[in-house]
Amino acid sequence: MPPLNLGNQPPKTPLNADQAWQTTADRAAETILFFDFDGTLAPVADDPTQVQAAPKVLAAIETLAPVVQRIAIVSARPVEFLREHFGGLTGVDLYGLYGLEHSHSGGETVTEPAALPWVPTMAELADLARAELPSGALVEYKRLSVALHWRTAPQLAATVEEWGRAQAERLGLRLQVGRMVLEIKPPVDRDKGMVIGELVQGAGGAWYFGDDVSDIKAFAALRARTADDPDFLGVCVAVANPETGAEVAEAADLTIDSPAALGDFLTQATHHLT
Ligand SMILES: O=P(O)(O)OC[C@H]1O[C@H](O[C@H]2O[C@H](CO)[C@@H](O)[C@H](O)[C@H]2O)[C@H](O)[C@@H](O)[C@@H]1O
Repeated sequence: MPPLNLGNQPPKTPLNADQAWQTTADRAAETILFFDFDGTLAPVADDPTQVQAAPKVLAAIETLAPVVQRIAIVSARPVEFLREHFGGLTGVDLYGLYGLEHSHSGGETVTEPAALPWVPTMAELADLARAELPSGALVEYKRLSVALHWRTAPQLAATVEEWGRAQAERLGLRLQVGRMVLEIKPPVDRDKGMVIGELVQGAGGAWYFGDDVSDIKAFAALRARTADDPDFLGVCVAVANPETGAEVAEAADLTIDSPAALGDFLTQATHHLT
């Protein structure tokens, strides 16, 4: 394998992406491509219901899916939401709600059993948030989590965070911060790092593309797999943004400018891999 100088190994040198794709091409059938959704495959929008994958992204994923071992979308969104965007693509696995739900290649949605007793608590929490938070805050109910957004009312950040933290403490729930959002989740051990750590066990390589702090756990899972097996090729790619971009880029091997630029990058990858 060519020396790629991956990760935060000092001295950190820029990753040669063409070289990494070429190495991937030699082991494509053993390679997994993981993608976060919001801010990575889809540009951020004020209204979370109105997002769409960036141009070229879906076509590139459709081309790559039969070539690699697996493509997986690993997101904080529910699987049913992801299905609306990727359901037409065969060979794409969906991991929703940080892995509390999954669906393999168009199959039924499977929910982590330990999370199910928390559905009523989450529904009540969403109702309470709508009743108590100022109207500028956006409450997104996702069956097994509640996301509290302040993108369109940044002046409410502290109020919303304080309210969310107090409710999580009162109800014994967990928190995940994100881009102008605080997510409240059941106390179940499941995150993007755990999902990736399990899926890469039998793989020869994996790429993970993400933009938010929850994606750093996924990067760490690839680092851990590489530490166990130096022949494993793990590539961590950040997608730039003004909120979490610096922290995520610091943990990544390379940074791509935007979801639109990722569409171009993946299209380039299809030329290496097909
Ligand atoms: O794991 P992801 O797929 O990246 O999901 C993380 C959060 O994404 C969504 O919120 C973010 O995107 C919204 C739409 O562009 C934007 O309005 C918001 O400010 C961002 O935080 C989603 O709505 C959340 O539920 C996810 O937790």
